[in-house]
Amino acid sequence: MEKVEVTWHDHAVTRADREHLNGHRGCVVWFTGLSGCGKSTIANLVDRQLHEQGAHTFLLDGDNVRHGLNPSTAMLATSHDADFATRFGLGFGPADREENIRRIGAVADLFCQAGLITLAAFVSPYRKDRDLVRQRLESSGAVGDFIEVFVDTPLDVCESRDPKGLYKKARAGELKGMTGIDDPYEAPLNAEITLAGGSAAAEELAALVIAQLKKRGIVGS
Ligand SMILES: Nc1ncnc2c1ncn2[C@@H]1O[C@H](COP(=O)(O)OS(=O)(=O)O)[C@@H](OP(=O)(O)O)[C@H]1O
Ligand SMILES: Nc1ncnc2c1ncn2[C@@H]1O[C@H](COP(=O)(O)OP(=O)(O)O)[C@@H](O)[C@H]1O
Repeated sequence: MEKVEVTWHDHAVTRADREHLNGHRGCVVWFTGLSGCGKSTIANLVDRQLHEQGAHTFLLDGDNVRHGLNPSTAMLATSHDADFATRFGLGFGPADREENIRRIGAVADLFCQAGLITLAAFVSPYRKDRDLVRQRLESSGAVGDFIEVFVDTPLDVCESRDPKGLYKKARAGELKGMTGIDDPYEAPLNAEITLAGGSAAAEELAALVIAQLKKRGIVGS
């Protein structure tokens, strides 16, 4: 294995300095759940509401991050050679999902250190990968920096919504490895927040998240 010499440097402006300027703590609010469960809708509502209250936030969202930070091999092949695109492009196999979440976890950690209320909305189906992000956040910061939000919407509800037609394709055998169909979703065992995404309006669920952020002292009441 190639030895790489890298050294950690402390920053002149600390996380505490940035949080003081922002007027609130940084944290990562991590939405997980099946495709179509409502992650993106709820996270956007929370983001908009916090932003309007003057909080410093950013939303990392599944499909969007896969256009930039974590593109597919086919996307990378439009600007890089085939070897490079194959090496760094990500799909939906288990190792690709692991690397997707690992990279996003590292970015979310940086945003948290920048004092931002970082919202992350990813299927993130494997418990081990989410737990690794939690560990990363808790070791670079503190317990409480990672708030896991399980958007617990039954598969049949997600499938009936099917905004992108992915479940239909998966049922027809045209899409392999669809979470909930032929790839597992491992529900959180101890999420800080669980939302009944199939039986309450997105606005109500967003309000529950904001209430928890207030209760945890991340934003003022
Ligand atoms: N096989 C398979 N399984 C699940 N989802 C799939 C798949 N293929 C494509 N998509 C679309 O990609 C979005 C999920 O991307 P993520 O980066 O959140 O996935 S993961 O966390 O790496 O599992 C997901 O977005 P959301 O519907 O917003 O969750 C889907 O639109
Ligand atoms: N609580 C809810 N009740 C009813 N429909 C919802 C709810 N949350 C989201 N939706 C709808 O379900 C679809 C999928 O939501 P989305 O936020 O894109 O899910 P995800 O990001 O988890 O894939 C969208 O059409 C959205 O309007």
